[in-house]
Amino acid sequence: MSNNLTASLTFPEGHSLKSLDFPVGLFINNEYSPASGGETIEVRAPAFDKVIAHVPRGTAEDVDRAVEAAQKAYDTVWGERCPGHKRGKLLMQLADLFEQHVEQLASIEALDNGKAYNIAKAFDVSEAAACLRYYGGWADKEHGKVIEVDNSKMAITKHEPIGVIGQIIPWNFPLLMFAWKLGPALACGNCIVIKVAETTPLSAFYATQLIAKVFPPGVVNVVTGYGNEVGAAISGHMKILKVAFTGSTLVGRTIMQAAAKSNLKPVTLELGGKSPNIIFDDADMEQAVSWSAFGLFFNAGQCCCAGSRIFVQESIYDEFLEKLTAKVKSMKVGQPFAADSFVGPATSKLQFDRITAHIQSGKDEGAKVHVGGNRHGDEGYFIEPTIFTDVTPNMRIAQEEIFGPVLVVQKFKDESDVVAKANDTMYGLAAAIFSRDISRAMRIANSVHAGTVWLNCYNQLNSQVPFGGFKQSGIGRELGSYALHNYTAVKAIHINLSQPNPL
Ligand SMILES: NC(=O)C1=CN([C@@H]2O[C@H](COP(=O)(O)OP(=O)(O)OC[C@H]3O[C@@H](n4cnc5c(N)ncnc54)[C@H](O)[C@@H]3O)[C@@H](O)[C@H]2O)C=CC1
Ligand code: BAL
Repeated sequence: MSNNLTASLTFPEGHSLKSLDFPVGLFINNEYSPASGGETIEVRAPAFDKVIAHVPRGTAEDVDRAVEAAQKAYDTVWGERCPGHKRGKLLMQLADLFEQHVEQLASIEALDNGKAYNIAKAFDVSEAAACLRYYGGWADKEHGKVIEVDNSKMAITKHEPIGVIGQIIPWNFPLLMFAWKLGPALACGNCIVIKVAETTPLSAFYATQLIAKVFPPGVVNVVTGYGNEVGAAISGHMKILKVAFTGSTLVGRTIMQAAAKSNLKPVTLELGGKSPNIIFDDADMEQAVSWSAFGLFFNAGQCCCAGSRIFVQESIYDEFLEKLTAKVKSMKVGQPFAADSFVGPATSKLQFDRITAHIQSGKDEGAKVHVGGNRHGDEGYFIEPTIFTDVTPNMRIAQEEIFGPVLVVQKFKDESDVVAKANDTMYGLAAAIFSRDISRAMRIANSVHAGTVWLNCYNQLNSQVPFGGFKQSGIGRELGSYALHNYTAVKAIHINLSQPNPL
């Protein structure tokens, strides 16, 4: 047990930052405090398997305290009391601060999550800033309509903030998911109680210092802790009026149940996937190979939209597989602070065990390990980039989300064959199609069950473009103007101009 509220990180020799100290207490009312139970959770660096910090193990009581702070801010300084243009300005200030602190934030992300520092800098932090800035732009543009019913009556709609919002995020893109949640909720005038993942809480804690420079106390509150404690307290809270979650389909279901059993709060869920990546025989081969490797091995396969099932048309299967194999073997698996690393470790021991269990199931069920299939090195939670072939659709590796550097490559005959195969999962998050024939690519795009379809590319996520799943991949959309609908309550006001009283 420890009540020390500071993280003191040291970075490997040769890195531009030597060390970093910052607060890690529960962030409530722009102040830091220990958990009410006084307990902490160990945070480990997955590339080195070392304890790097301790953060508070929050409780339901701490969530109550955070909700109270958020409600007070909502009733006094935020919501409709703070005009949209001012909320937008503050979001843009936070975006600027993220950019000014890119080195610190990316270094923390690399140590805490294990992803390559260079990628964290160029992608995670810069996209997080871009997302906050994008929603800063929306803050004074989200408004209702005038509805002219007839000459005697009109109505207006107002898009009001909802109030206190609960948010729960995972560990694969810790800072980026933080920004995806904060941006639209704050732009619309809500106050937030957010739980960051217990395995990767540090970049959000660093960011709280920046939040405290910009936002009034209570507008954003960060409570760390376990899912079945803090997460459950958020999703079942009677005064939290909406909950947004990113994570597993299993937990998404639990959150919906908790919301239904408490105050029927609306729920948005961004869940798992088993996304098909379809390569037709007329595709640009080099491009298809390169995007496909990126589509799965980016972030060590720990992406909800990872292209984990590749379907290759029979006539080009051998050539594609040979080129993909060479590409995958050329990717550097390594420490996050090495300049050329691309594939990092699994983010936790638990995730490492889950991935290796999936690899074992593939072997046991008779699939062929074409590349990899083992642990990489003996320090940290690295796994060799792995390709399975000779896979049948009923195998676990073809159906279940692995969330690691494990790819399944299968053949297909023609359009109808591949559409049936692509849609044969409970998920519907993303899909990609590689073809030079735009008519064919669009036919398939219209037929796959997926919330996002990429044509001749993969893993493109932009703040302006909505993202979310069909089927058991989720409910609602994040990003773009669509995300604003999650965070506003529409009020219709009827105005009588000359309509006579009916009695
Ligand atoms: N859609 C996505 O981006 C993600 C999907 N996943 C999928 O989930 C699998 C399991 O990973 P986990 O970390 O165990 O995911 P998870 O769904 O358990 O964790 C995500 C977040 O939910 C919280 N949580 C856990 N139990 C909860 C509960 N009962 N009530 C409220 N919140 C709760 C966690 O503390 C964390 O903050 C992965 O292998 C992957 O398939 C995981 C992370 C992100
Ligand atoms: N959860 C959104 C981004 C991703 O996991 O790919």
